[in-house]
Amino acid sequence: MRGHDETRLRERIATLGQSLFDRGLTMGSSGNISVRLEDGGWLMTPTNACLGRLDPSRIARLDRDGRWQGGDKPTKEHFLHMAMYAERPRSEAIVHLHSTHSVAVSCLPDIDPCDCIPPLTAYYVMRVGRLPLVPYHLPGDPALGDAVRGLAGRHSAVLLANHGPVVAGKSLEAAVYATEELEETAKLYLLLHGRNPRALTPEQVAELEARFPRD
Ligand SMILES: O=C(O)[C@@H](O)C(=O)COP(=O)(O)O
Ligand SMILES: [Zn+2]
Repeated sequence: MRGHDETRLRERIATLGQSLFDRGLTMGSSGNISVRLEDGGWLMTPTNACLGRLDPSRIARLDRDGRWQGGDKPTKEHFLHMAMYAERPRSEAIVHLHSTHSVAVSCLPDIDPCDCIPPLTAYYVMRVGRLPLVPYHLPGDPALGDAVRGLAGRHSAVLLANHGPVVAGKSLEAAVYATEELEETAKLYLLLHGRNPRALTPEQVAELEARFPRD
């Protein structure tokens, strides 16, 4: 990617990170964001950085083999992002947050691990689709990469048990919007608990997936 495009992407990561943080979608220094570069490398948010206060020039740059090239030390989940990109060649960006309602769902004992949230709305199906649960691992555990690798080819979003969502998109904006939609649908799901909500039918879901492919 040409220099000015990379500069612009760094600024977009910082702007969207601040927007997510300011709206309470992730707290403290939780969460991380990455973007694929045209030369095969990646930009990734630094480890222990607050997404609300990112300095664009200090965002980490990794080469196509995942080696840290510059900026601050990348997120400890860099291998998790790399595993997801490896399975999703059309994905250009990945967002991981500790968004409260999504994390709450990830802690429930009785969710379907193949599909954690029912298809309550059309927009959820269009932006997120089926959401599998990844068994609990220590944050930064390289085994998380292997666990995600097995699912990411078929799913643009996964939910890490007792941790939070990881969402890929065909652009940085698409990944952010999908993460926001997941969080709102997790909130709806919890609001509707015990009320036997009517989800979309398999036919309605299939029609949406055919008309609105994600990436
Ligand atoms: O939960 C964790 O520790 C990480 O997944 C996370 O959200 C923040 O880690 P860094 O990106 O290394 O700061
Ligand atoms: Zn995390």
